[in-house]
Amino acid sequence: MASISGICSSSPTLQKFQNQPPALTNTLRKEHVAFPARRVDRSLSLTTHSVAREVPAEVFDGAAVATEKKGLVKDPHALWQRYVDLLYQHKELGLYLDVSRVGFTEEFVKKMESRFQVAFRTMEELEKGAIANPDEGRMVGHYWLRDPKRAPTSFLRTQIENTLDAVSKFAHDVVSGKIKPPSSPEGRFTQILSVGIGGSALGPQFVAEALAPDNPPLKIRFVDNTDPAGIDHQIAQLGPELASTLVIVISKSGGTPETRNGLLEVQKAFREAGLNFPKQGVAITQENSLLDNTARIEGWLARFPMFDWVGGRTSEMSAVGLLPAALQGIDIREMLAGASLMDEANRSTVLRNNPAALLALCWYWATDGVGSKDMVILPYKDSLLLFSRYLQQLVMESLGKEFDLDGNRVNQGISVYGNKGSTDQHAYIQQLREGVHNFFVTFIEVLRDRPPGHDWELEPGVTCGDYLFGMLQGTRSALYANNRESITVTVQEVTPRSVGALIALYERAVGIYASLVNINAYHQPGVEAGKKAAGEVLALQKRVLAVLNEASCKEPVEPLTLEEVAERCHAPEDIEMIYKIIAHMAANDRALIAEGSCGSPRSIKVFLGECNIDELYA
Ligand SMILES: O=P(O)(O)OC[C@H]1O[C@H](O)[C@H](O)[C@@H](O)[C@@H]1O
Repeated sequence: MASISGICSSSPTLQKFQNQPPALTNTLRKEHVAFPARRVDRSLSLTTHSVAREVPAEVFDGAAVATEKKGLVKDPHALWQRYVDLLYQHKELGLYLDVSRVGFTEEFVKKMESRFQVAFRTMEELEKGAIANPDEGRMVGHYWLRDPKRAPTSFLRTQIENTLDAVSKFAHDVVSGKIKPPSSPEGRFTQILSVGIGGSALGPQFVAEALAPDNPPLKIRFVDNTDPAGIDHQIAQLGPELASTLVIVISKSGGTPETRNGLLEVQKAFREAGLNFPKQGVAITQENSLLDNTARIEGWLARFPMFDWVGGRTSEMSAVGLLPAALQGIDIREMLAGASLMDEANRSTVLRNNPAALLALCWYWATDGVGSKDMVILPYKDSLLLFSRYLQQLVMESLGKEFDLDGNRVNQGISVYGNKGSTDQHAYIQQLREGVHNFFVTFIEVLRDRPPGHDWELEPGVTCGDYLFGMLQGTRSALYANNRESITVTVQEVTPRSVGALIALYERAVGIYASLVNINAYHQPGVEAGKKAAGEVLALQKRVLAVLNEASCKEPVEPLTLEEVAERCHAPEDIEMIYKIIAHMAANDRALIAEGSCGSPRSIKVFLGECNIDELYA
């Protein structure tokens, strides 16, 4: 068995805890012990041979690597050895990755080695500017955002650097009051209203929840849907502070319907409050998009570019995430630094030294490379509450694809859900512990419970944080005892640097995993289909309204049956959708159900209220 070299065992403190995992030892000693970031000569070792070997130009058959699942290691001593042997530690970030509770075998790792080498080379080409998103003919450049010199051209490098400088300067000028709203009692901006959806919301939401200080210079809230009641709620909560609200409208495409609706609703609220929206509006979008042109023509306060080589779900390190974060007083340079350090670690072509590759290895093993199990994300830290929701888009929109790169129908993906611990132990962890075994867990552990000097023992020798720690460890052990596998990602505390590193870790793991299963992680064809279908429903609604309006303008008013409406819309096959459209309109007082025709949908007769065709198409 390997010896653990590098941990000095002279200090009595250490000897007492000789067998403690390095993380605990480091914490106990309150200093970084020279724990070997890389170990050599291990018995249970992941494949460590160099990349010098020419990687076979393998054509993937897309099938999972056939590996029978042996029983999990249960002997405590063997498990401890597995833990130590497999523990990945990024000393500078203080980030550890424990994959010992995932049962992959050395045989499996050896089988996967050549695929990983191809994945590493694919990622290297991607970072050099290859068209890594072939379906849309685009480069994939989110890694360049935190290391601009890696961008393939000086033009792109300059764009990245200039945008970062512009974001930093604008945020500084707003927070300092140099840029202020035209008419607000506070004399400065105090609120941010972010209007965006998907990747134009989830990253900023996750980071705000994780990193915003208790009293940020500007407090952020989100309109991330086309729910009128939700929009009304946000505007009502702003109240008179609408006058000191900076509205940031985020849309890479500049044409997403939900975002456009949110903008129109917010602009209506500004008009009704007698406020001048353009003086409080900021747009973050691709240059010359509909949104960009609107903001330019209307003279909005500021516009920041999004780039076609940054996907929505990987845009947190672009102006999309950096501007809202900076306005909340979050150190965006530290976020970028954490991501950059993690990126560098993930460029290793030695699997066991590459944390993103280790994650991808675990995902492939646990889900047989076909998504056979769900990924449960369990941060034991309130501030990381939205990490699972952020990863839902990053993982599922990247991996959830019908076809692979060779055109085979694979229906790939890994489902993601989660919330936070220990809260979820009082919700669904009962099923995880004993129920259907259709998942693997990723614990996110944060070692620092409270800032130094703020801890408090609620009973002798025990703090609240000890309970949280104990609940995590207890749940991890209880799941493993029942053969439920888990990964643990440990950070010292939640900081801009560790959050940046976590984002980078998962962005890269998704990219590597996509290579392993031979799919394009960077497009989202299914979303376009959904947008198209929604458009068809709205088009049908307009036809229904026209038919009802015409019938309602007759004297006497002529209530129509559903069949008559469908016939007059020339859409008899859409009668059910027509019924649903009418039911929704009636619930909102925009259509009237004739007396006595309630009950079965077959019986209703409907006509319009007091409205004419001009209002319909105003
Ligand atoms: O930023 P936008 O262009 O408005 O797009 C917002 C979202 O729209 C779609 O749902 C895409 O699939 C997402 O990846 C994107 O984040």
